[in-house]
Order: sequence, then structure tokens, then C-alpha cells
Amino acid sequence: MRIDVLTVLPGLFDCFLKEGVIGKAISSGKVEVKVHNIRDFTTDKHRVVDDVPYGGGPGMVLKPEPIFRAYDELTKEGEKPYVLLTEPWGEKFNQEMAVELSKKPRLMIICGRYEGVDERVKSLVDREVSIGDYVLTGGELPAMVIMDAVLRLIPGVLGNLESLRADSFSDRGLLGYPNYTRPAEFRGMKVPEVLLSGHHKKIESWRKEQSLRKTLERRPEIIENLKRKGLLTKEELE
Ligand SMILES: NCc1ccc(-c2ccccc2)nc1
Repeated sequence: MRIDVLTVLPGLFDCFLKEGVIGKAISSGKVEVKVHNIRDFTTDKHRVVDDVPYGGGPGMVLKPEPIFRAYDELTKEGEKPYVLLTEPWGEKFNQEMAVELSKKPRLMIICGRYEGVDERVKSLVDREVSIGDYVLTGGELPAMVIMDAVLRLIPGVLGNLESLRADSFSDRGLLGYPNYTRPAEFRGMKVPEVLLSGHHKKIESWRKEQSLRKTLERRPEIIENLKRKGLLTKEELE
């Protein structure tokens, strides 16, 4: 997969693209991520990327020209990208969308900033995406959240051990089960006996029950949603 990011603050992505699983996936060539400074696609001396809103009102709006110039330049060759715009009011990002986006050969993420982008930019956009109902200073962090969730799903990006965690639970949006590691007792808090039993069937059913219980308790709408879609097995429903 290739991802092109358009932003006025490219520096925000430096650590994200160098460290951890994402950093390894890029350095190993499993995925390609290019961050582009919108300012590099201006033509005036002052490299202006924003302007005051028509009709008045507070703040500034990202101008259309530099973004269109960047889009035209970056799509001259190769597959046309599926274009996302990070906005406070976009469609809510979730694991289902992450799975769908991970199947695209090429993505472009336009990061909103200031009061937002000129409305004409949306003629380039396939999906306006929000990571939650709160307003940030810009769409760069949401872009990193989306890339993290999508890139980890690309085959080969997660090491063998980690990929085991991508089981039918996380993919259905269920909350995870409790995790423990050594020591077996710490400050009087013991690891549940079942996890020390070595009885894999019992451990698996304990974990399923814990995950379903935690999801029912904290996010009942996820259970209802899965029920409606018929994505819960008979024993999971019991
Ligand atoms: N859904 C989170 C999100 C996404 C983008 C923005 C944002 C804020 C300011 C300017 C442009 C985009 N805020 C929140």
C-alpha cells in the first residue's frame, strides 16, 4: 500500500513514521508513506496556503489551489488514490472502516487545519473521516490514528506473534480480555487460576466470556449491533 499525506505541518509525522511497527513496515518496504507539505505546492513568494473566509467569520480557510496542485502532481502516474479528508464532522472511523481502507492499493489523506478546507477541495475527496466528536487543532493526529489502524492490518506488517491478536474479537469491535504476565502474584493480586492451568480450551472460553462481558458492560451497542448482523455465535449469546 502507498499513502500520500497532504499537510501544512509535515514535521508532526516524523516520529510516527520512524518508530515501532509503522516505522519497521516503512523501512522494510512493506508499505510506502510519503508526507507532502502543502506549502511546497504554492507558487507565490510567501507560500500562502490559507486565506480569510468569504462571507466573513473567524479564522482562516485552507486555499484550494495548493491542494489541487499537490493532487494533480501526485496522481500524474500510478493508481488513483482513495482520498480521505480528516474533519471533526466526518464519518466516524472504526475498525470496520480500517479493514475496508486496508484493502485499497493507494490512499491519500488530506489533513484539515485552521477552520477547515475550502469546500471545493471536497470534489477530490472520497471520504470525510472523523475519529471522534471533538475538535482538535488540526487533522494530522487523526491522520496518524487512521494510518496506524490501517497499516497494522496490511499482511506482513505485524510480526507473527502480534498478528495472532487480530482475531475474530478485535475485528468485530469487541473489547479485549484481561492480560497478565509474570509474576503469578503481585502485591497480593493473583493471576486468575485458569490462565495458569495450561488448559487451552478453558483459557479460550474464559477469554471469550471476559471479552463479551466487558463489551456488554461498557459498550452494549456493539453487542446489539453484532446480534443484528448475526455475528455472534449461539454460545456467545448465552
Ligand atoms: N475527528 C477529529 C478531528 C479531525 C479534524 C479536526 C480539525 C480541527 C481543526 C481544523 C481542521 C480539522 N478536528 C478533529
